[in-house]
Amino acid sequence: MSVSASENVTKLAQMAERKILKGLNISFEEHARSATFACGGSLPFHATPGKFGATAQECAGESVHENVEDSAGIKDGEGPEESAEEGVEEYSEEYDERTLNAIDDVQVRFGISGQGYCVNFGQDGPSKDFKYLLDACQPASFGRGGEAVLDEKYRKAGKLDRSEFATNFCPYEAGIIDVLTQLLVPEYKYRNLNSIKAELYKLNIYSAPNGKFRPHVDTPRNEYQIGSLVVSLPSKHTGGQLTVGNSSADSQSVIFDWSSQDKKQPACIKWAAFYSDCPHEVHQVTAGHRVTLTYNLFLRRGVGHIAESSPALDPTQLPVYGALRDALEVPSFLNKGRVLAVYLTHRYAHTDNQLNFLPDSLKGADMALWTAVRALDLTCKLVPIMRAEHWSGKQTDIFEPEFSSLGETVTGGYVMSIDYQWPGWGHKIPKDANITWLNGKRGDLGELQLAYATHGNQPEVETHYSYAAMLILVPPYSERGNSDAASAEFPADFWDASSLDSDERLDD
Ligand SMILES: O=C(O)CCC(=O)C(=O)O
Ligand SMILES: [Fe+2]
Repeated sequence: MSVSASENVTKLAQMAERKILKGLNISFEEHARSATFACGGSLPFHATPGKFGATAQECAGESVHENVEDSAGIKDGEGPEESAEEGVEEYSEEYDERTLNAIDDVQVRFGISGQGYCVNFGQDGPSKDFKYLLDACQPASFGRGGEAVLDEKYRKAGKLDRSEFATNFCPYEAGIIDVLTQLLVPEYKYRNLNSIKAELYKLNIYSAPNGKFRPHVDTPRNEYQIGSLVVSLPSKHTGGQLTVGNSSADSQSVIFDWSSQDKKQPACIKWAAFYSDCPHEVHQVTAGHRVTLTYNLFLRRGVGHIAESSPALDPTQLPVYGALRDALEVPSFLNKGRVLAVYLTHRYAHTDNQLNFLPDSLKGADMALWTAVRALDLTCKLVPIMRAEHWSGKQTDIFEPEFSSLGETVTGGYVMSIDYQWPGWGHKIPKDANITWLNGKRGDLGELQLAYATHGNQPEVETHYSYAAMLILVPPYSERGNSDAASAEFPADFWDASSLDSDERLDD
């Protein structure tokens, strides 16, 4: 090949490579949010089936508790929570992370009271009572034009509604919901809904020769539903692949093939999850039975966003609730009414109002206090407090009535370069505000609130840190407990009239 011909080949190869990279970049950038439209995985069973859970025999009512030692030296019936030394929990070395992540055989219980069955799904597939589960299933319908339709050409499957069976399989315990929360929760759909609730929906069996569900999109139950989770229980079958397409990129799809192809691998639980708007299809099952549990996935508040809003928490059971309620009943406690101020004890990004999810994101003692205060119907507010230092050395605490972003002021514009001039941030805490501080601030919890250039004899950068605090309006003793006290507001001049006036600015 001549030099120029080989140069041409190199150039062509480079061009082709650039084109591929460009395509990849477009698909990454353009679809960064929608690229992960589906995900899935496998969950192994415990190496010794039934070691930590019930076995097929137990499930069928046969006792297997013979008090024999297994290979790890653990006697059957003795869990890691039982220990020779009272009050001390001992864990077998075998109880490592892999063991923690492995799951028990899955049991499905169904049937009428007193005559029910329990099918065990383990490494060897379903136990012998599986035929009763097949019998118990009803034909599965699907939604068409707002109606539930039975049409075997479109969907051929059996189903049990969630009211007709019970299972010990728990997607939270299995770690699936943690994965989905990190992978599928859309960042900005709702500000505070950062977690996933998986609601068991159906058990389905797609059986050969015609089991299938032709392409469709699931109908969300409400605006909080973001997707579906399908969990495949071990049961030999061929075909039945689940294809999930990306609603925002026609060409993209993912195939989840749970058919029993790899005979050398022990059977395990397989799962897939995808957004509600993804078109998907269950291909024809050509042999065996494909057994699934389906879950509807809803957004809800999760860790970091649940202060005062979790229905699972009873605020009156918090120790601080009782302490505060008892204090309020004492006539001499802040008798004339005061503002009780508490510096928060955890770090928050309180000077960034994009990241600042306060009060939802309060933690620990701060969350407990806020929740208790609100349950006691007291008016309270979170504010940033900053120590302002006069150039003469005089110090005063100032605050803003709302959280703002670093460098941005609520009362003015952006802080510009100044020369020994007060930058316009904050209100002086009024002397007559009757503030009682409950605690002192923790120096390490300050967040950079202001940074600005000063140019006196030599240019410098001044920095000021603020500390988040909770201000609680405690009504006078005579007004406590009546309904008006619950709606009491901070006096208007608490936030306004206390602004630093010009003769208090640092350049006076
Ligand atoms: O079984 C599956 O993989 C998906 C089932 C499905 O699409 C549905 O139940 O809506
Ligand atoms: Fe579906």
